[in-house]
Amino acid sequence: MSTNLTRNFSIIAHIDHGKTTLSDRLLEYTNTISDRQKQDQLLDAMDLEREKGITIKSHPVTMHYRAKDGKTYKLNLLDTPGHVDFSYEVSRSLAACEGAILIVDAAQGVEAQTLANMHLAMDQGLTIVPVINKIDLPSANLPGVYRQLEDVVCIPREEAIKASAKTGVGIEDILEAIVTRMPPPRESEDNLLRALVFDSVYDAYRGVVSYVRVVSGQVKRGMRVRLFATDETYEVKEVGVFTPKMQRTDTLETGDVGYIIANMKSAADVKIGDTYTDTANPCKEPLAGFKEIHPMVFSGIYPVDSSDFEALKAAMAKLQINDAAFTYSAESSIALGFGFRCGFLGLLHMEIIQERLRREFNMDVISTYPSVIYEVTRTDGEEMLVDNPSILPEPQEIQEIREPLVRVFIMIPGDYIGDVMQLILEKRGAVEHTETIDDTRVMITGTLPLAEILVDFNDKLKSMTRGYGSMDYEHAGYRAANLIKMDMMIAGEPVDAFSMIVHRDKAESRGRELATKLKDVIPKQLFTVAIQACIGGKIIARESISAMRKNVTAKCYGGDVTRKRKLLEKQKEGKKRMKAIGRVNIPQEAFIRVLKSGD
Ligand SMILES: Nc1nc2c(ncn2[C@@H]2O[C@H](COP(=O)(O)OP(=O)(O)OP(=O)(O)O)[C@@H](O)[C@H]2O)c(=O)[nH]1
Repeated sequence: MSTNLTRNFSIIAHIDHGKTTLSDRLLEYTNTISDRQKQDQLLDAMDLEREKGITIKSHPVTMHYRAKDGKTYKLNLLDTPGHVDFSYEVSRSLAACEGAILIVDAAQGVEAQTLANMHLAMDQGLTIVPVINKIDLPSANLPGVYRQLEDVVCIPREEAIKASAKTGVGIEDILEAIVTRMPPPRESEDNLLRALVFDSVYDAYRGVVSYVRVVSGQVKRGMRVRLFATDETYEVKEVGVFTPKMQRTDTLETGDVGYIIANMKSAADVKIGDTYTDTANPCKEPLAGFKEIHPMVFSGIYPVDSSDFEALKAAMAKLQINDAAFTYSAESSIALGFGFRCGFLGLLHMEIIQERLRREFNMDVISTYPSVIYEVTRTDGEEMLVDNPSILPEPQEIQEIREPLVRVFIMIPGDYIGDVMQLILEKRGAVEHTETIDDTRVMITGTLPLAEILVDFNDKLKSMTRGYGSMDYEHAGYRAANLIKMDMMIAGEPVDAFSMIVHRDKAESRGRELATKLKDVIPKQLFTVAIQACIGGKIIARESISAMRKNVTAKCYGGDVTRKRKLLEKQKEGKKRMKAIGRVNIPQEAFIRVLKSGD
C-alpha cells in the first residue's frame, strides 16, 4: 500500500502557546471529533498536568483531510510531552514523524521551551512548519515574532502561517501545509515488519498498550512478534488506530500510527524506542536510536509515619506500572527508617511523583536532598555509577568523579542580564552566548552542572527577574569535577539523611548553612551537642547547642498552670516521634523541617 496519502506530525510549542487548542481545532475541522466528545475534553490529562500547565502523555490521533488537490489524506497527529524532563519521550515521538508544527504565540514570541523543542525536532531531521498563533490578540506583535523566527530559530518569515486557534483563522492553511510541505513516510524495500514503540500505557482492562509507528511491513492480530531490547516474543491480541478512541483494525501498514496489544504484564515489558518485528520473518536490526531510559535525578522517599511503609510500597508499584521511567528500590536510613531510593527523569518528574503520592495515595512522605548520578573511576580502574552519597567510595579510592551537565536556555528581560549571569557563575556554570530576542528580552545559553539547578535555581531565577524569566534545559554529557562527600555529625554520630556530594569549593558554605539550620531545629539536650560538617573526617564547619537547664518548665513565669501543662504535654507528644542518633534524641519534625526547607 502506498504511503503517499499519509502524513505523520507532531506539534511542538512552549507552554500555553496553544498546542491543545490548535489540536482540537484540527480535529474539529477534519470532523474527527463530534461536539459531544469535545465536551469531554479530548486530551484527558491528569489534574496535576493541568495545574502545572504541562501535558505529559496523551493519545495520538488519526484524522482524514480532503485537501485542495481533491485527495483525502490520512494525518496522524502524535502528541509530544511538553517538558524537557521527558525529552527522551519527546524525541521518540518525533522519531515517529516526518514533520512538526512549531507554534509561537504572537504576543509572547519565542520562549525558552520553543527553542529546546525545536532543537529536538531538528535533530530528528523533521520538516518544520512554523505557525504564529493567537493573531487575534490585540497585543500580537507580528513584526517582532517574524524577526525572532529569523534571528533566533533561522526560519524565513515567508514560511510562517498566521493563525488563531481561537477564531479558526489559518486552520486550513495549516492542514494544507502539512499535506504539501511535509513528506510522506518512506517505504522500505524489504517490507519486513519494523514497528517503532514511541510510547506505552498500562490499561487496567487491556494490559499494556504499545503506541507504534509502523516503519515498514505490516502487523495484524494473531501474529507472533518479537521485541529487540528484551528478546521476548508475544502474540498480538489486537491492533488498531486512535480516532481518538482506540479503534480495532485488521492491520497496521507501513507509515501507520496505531497501537499493539500483546499479552504483556507490566509497562516495563516494553521499552520506549524499541522495535517490534515478525518472528516468522524478522528484520535483522532494530530501528536506530534505541537507548535504555535512565533516571537522572534521585532522592530517598520515606513515610513520615513508619507504619505506612507497606502502603507506600504499594503506591510506588502502582505508579511504576504506568511510568516505566520511574524507578524505586528499598533502602533504609538510620535517621529516617525504611523507605525507597527513587529515580526520576528530572526535577519536574520528581515533583509530579511526590505530589501524586500525596494526592492520589494520601501518603505523607519526606524526601531527602535530590542527587544526580555520578560516574566514578576508582583507583583500581573500576567504573561505577553513584546515585547515593552513601555508596561513594572513600576519597583515597577515587581517581575521578564526573558529574552530569545541562545546557540551559534562559529567557529574561534585558535589565536582569548581569544578575542572571552572576547566578550562573555562582552555580559553577559558564555562559556560552547571549542573544537579543526583541526590545526587552535576551536569551542566555549556558552550561551548568545538573546538580546545581536541582533545588533552587529556577526559584532564584524567577525571583530575581520578578517572575519574567523562563528557562529550559537539555542534557549535555558528563565532566570531571572536584567533588567530595560531606557528612553531618551530630554529637559525633554521622546522620546519613544529611550526607551529600558537593563541589569542594562549596562544601564549607553548604556545611555551615546546614549546621546552622540543624542548630535551630534540634532541641536542647541535657549535654552540649556538637553539630559538625566533615569531609573525610576533617571538620569544616561547626555549631553547638548548649545544654538545657534541667527544669523544662522553669521558663514559665508565675504559676500559670495551663501553660505549664501544655508545655509538658507537648514534650510528651514530641517524645513519641524522636529518633535517637547516638545519645541525642531528634524529633522527626526536625528532619522534615530541614529537608523540606530546600537548600
Ligand atoms: N486569544 C487567543 N487565545 C488562545 C489561542 N489559542 C489558545 N489560546 C488560549 O491560550 C491558553 C493556552 O492554550 P492551550 O491550548 O491550553 O496551550 P498549550 O500550549 O496546549 O498548553 P499546555 O498543554 O499547557 O502546554 C488558553 O487559555 C487558550 O484558550 C488563540 O488563537 N487566541
